Amino acid sequence: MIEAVGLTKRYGERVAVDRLSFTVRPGQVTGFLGPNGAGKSTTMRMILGLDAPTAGRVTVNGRPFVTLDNPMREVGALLDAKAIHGGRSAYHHLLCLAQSNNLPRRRVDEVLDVVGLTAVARKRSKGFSLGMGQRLGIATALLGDPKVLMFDEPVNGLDPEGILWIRNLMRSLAAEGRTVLVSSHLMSEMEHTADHLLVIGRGRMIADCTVREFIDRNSALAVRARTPEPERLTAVVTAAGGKAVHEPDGALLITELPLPRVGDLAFDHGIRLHELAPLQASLEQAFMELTKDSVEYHAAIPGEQQ
Ligand SMILES: Nc1ncnc2c1ncn2[C@@H]1O[C@H](COP(=O)(O)OP(=O)(O)OP(=O)(O)O)[C@@H](O)[C@H]1O
Repeated sequence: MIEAVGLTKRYGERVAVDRLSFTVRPGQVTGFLGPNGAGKSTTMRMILGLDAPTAGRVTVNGRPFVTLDNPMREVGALLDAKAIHGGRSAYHHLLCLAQSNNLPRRRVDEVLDVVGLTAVARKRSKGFSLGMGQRLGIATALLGDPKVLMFDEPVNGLDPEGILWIRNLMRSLAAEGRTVLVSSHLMSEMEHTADHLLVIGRGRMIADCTVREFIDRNSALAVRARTPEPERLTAVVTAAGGKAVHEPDGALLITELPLPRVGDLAFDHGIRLHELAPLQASLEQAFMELTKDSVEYHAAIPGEQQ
């Protein structure tokens, strides 16, 4: 369990993390989401005692990280996968860490197996691909068999197979009852990985809810209808206070009326329907909508007037 209360970090005038209070619970994957510069890495660094909060506090299993007796047995973290001595083999990197942290030697072979690096364990990590480096970083996080795990943007730069592997690993770690906090700015990724979401923008908490609640709250529900009489249905829907837009594939996208009402209107006016379906925005769309005011750098959209 990770608990933050009023957690704040200022760099001079800049407030990187602004009074964040949250609880990351065991047995589920918690997605930590926010646009670039939102304060995710700073928050994770404070959880790990690498940065001191300006105000507020954060605890891991009820204690500040720096007071934990055996940190590697309690918390595993992947912050920067490249922070590994390139001349060393994966095996030696893990062995040194195991020895200096009083962990059993057998854990080295166990974690190499979990991340699928056993075959290349004796090779120098300098020749590792990004995906292999990421796997080694995860093996390091798992070495102490900790109950709390944190991963900062673990899928960055990985191919689809690597992304799927990480997603399954996160889920299985949570299923074992561990606390799993994973940061990302890829909403679409979290949709399939996380149970719970903490969304931040400009250092502030914007949403603390389940993935389902997040989509329900932040995406306007629309109705997709297909009819041989689109003009009549448009007129009827508009008269009832709804809005209908023609989709490129010939369907109508209706907003501001619930689906049963659209069905009843069509029935009352004898308009045949070939399709009537709810349409909900993806997590990506919901996230963009929610954080549009807190994005640090807006890129100009090509072709748009400045
Ligand atoms: N050491 C520092 N000194 C000054 N400002 C900093 C420092 N570290 C972070 N910041 C600022 O704090 C804010 C939050 O940065 P942080 O790296 O935590 O965001 P993030 O959500 O992890 O973003 P990204 O997805 O780009 O990694 C940013 O505006 C950043 O410029």
